[in-house]
Amino acid sequence: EVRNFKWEVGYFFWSPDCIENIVMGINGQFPGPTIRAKVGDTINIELTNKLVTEGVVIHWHGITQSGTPWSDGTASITQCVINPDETFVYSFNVNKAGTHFYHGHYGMQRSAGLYGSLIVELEDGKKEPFHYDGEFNLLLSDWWHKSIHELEVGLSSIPFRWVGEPQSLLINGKGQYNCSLAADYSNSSLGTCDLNQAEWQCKPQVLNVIPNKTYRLRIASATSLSSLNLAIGNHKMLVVEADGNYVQPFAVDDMDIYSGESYSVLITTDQNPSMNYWISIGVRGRLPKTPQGLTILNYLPNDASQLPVSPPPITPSWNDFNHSKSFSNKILALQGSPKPPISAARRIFLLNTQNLFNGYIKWSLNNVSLALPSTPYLGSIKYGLKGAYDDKSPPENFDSDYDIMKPPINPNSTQGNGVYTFALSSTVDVILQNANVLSGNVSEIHPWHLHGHDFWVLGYGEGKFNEKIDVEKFNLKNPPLRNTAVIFPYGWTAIRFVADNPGVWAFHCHIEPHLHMGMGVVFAEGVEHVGQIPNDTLRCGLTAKMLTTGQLP
Ligand SMILES: O=C1O[C@H]([C@@H](O)CO)C(O)=C1O
Repeated sequence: EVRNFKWEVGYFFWSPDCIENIVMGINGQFPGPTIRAKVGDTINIELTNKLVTEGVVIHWHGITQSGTPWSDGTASITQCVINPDETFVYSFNVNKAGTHFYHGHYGMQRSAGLYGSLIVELEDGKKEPFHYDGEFNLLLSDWWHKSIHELEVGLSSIPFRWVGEPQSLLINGKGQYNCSLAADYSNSSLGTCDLNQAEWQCKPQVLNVIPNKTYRLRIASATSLSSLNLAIGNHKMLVVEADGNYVQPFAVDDMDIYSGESYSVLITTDQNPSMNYWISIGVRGRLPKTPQGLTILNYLPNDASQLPVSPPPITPSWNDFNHSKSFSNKILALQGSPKPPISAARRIFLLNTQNLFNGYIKWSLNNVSLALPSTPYLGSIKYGLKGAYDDKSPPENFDSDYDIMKPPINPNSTQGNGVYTFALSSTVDVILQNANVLSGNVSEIHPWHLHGHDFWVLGYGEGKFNEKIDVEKFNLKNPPLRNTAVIFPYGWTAIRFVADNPGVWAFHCHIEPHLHMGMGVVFAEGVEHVGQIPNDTLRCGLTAKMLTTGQLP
């Protein structure tokens, strides 16, 4: 089936957390419309940019864009931005079922609210390996009251001004800043939100359920910064899907969700049916200054405005990393899932450090902070345009003496826009190595997201990766397939993927301010096999020149 959409991206007034602000949304909706499709469908989105003074692109997170790498929606990597009043058609196939989302991938436009859900269902007649009676979709995000322009200028200033913690957490675009659903249980001075009030934009979306049924919750995190923990009062969750891949089902009381990840969980409504229950999200991994995001699991026929009789679930302490690791280590592929090749042709190491470049705070990989070029790589590589980017390959390793437990001895880094090029269909390992930040004794969480592929997560470890010992411990039996994997403080994460998707693909920290500060790399494979790139993606930089002179190499 072909599904056609006509979208306009624009700014408009909206109150995501009951405080009026401007949001970036689609067709006047925030979050943007949910796309529901079936495996095998073609999606065409005719996107018109109604932002008066900004370009825009949209990335389809979790979709591999096999055969359509120019539709990946990454500014400077796969396409020129869509200018104000221009229209671009994203056209791609969805070839795998799963819970996905889409979001802006230019500057900090995701933080401005440019995101929505993208759900791919199985083909008609095919069955999931689990049963459920109904489903809900929870798209999680975090929200700042400052404009993205102010946030961005802060990151690019001397002295540096960090974005700080968000004002609110949003569930399906709704949060409450000036009232609390759980006011009765907190010592803040906020009043209780009135769920009986007429339509308001920040009114929590209540989940109406029937007792003694099983529901699938599709959960995805589009947060700009926050790692989240989700829990449902009195209910266990059975995790069955991660990033569009089936996992060995396991039950938990609460789950961590990092930016860029998605999950499906099953819940059974087998609790006291005269009550309603909390659904809560809270901040993990950074000292939280943001109240929990809340909504209600409403057992019908109870009134939706009947609040639970006990306090919301307590989010595990922000720095209880053992709790987070224990959750991550439970995620294993469902039996029968594709297994990784038993060895890799190439293994690259990426040391994640916070550095200085000309006095500006940046994030670097092997001491190189990503500065995107003005000509998108897909066109410049395919057409061999010299001078469009550094054609020297970036470093694949870092100094073996580097002390990851301490601030960098030499904090200065370089900027670059080089590309790691992989032989088509070769197997690649990436070892993401975490380290201490610029000053103080801190190491942060970074969820790394790969475009164009799923990868196997072969393992997580503490301290510095030791090739002799740690490779032996890789899980080659049932590693989960994902498109996003977290690195824990002072630890490493090993991933493996097959570079079988001709194109140019971003691999980056999904924390938006971190990517903006250079925390990403670019992978290319088989670009010579990429089909005819639509001219509309090439109308900037050196490829624009190429189009106007008509000198197609
Ligand atoms: O990139 C970051 O910068 C700040 C801090 O390290 C410097 O102010 C922070 O918490 C980040 O995640």
